[in-house]
Amino acid sequence: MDQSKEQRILNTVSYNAIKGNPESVLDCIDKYCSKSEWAMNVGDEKGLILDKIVEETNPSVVLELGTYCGYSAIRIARLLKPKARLLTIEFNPEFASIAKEIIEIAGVNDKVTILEGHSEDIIPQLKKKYEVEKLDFVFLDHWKERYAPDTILLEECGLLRKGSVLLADNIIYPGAPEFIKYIRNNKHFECTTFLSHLEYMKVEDAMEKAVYLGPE
Ligand SMILES: Cn1ncc2cc([C@H](O)c3cccc(CNC(=O)c4cc(-c5ccc(F)cc5)cc(O)c4O)c3)ccc21
Ligand SMILES: [Mg+2]
Repeated sequence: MDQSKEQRILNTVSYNAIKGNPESVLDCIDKYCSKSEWAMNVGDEKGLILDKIVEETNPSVVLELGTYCGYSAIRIARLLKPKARLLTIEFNPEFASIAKEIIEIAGVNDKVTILEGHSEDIIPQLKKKYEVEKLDFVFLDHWKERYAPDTILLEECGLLRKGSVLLADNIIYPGAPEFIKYIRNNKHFECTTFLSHLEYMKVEDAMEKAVYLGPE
């Protein structure tokens, strides 16, 4: 059976990237996906916005929803301080296994744990099973209709604290209208929109940053 696009991305990283060098893995994926096959990585343009917000937040515990090939997990993990860690949830076993290999090639596997399953099943386990107290940073990049329900679930599970930062990809394209409706009129969140473009395309897209203000 012929290979998947994600397998081809792993091949090009394995062949061309410098082992242990996260920047070279990111560049390799961006080159391949802009020249050969488009793929839904956050990409280099929105990636720079992600970098800045991660650096400003300097998080100790990060949750990512939607690992895919591990591009944004590597992007975030490479900026984390020594003891900090990133948990990333992926339900698709092929994506999870490819992401694991790409994350190892990047050399950030000591900071990253891939949790296999659906976000709605794993989020309620984070405190007891994965010893998470509070989340400092959450990157939402999974199914767009799950952004709002999973944000509510994070609150309900007591995983957000005053100042927790949520960053959501694709709020223009493909769009996450229910999430935007929920988060922007919500007095518990302070929102900012970062205009950019869809990865590797001239199409407009944006990311939404939402800072949790606390339960009161
Ligand atoms: C519940 N749960 N828990 C964990 C978990 C993990 C996943 C997977 O990682 C997964 C699989 C398929 C799709 C996504 C969402 N991503 C997108 O749909 C997307 C699309 C485009 C785009 C843009 C233009 C196009 F023409 C086509 C697609 C650009 C983007 O940046 C995207 O993020 C995520 C799914 C549900 C999950
Ligand atoms: Mg995305």
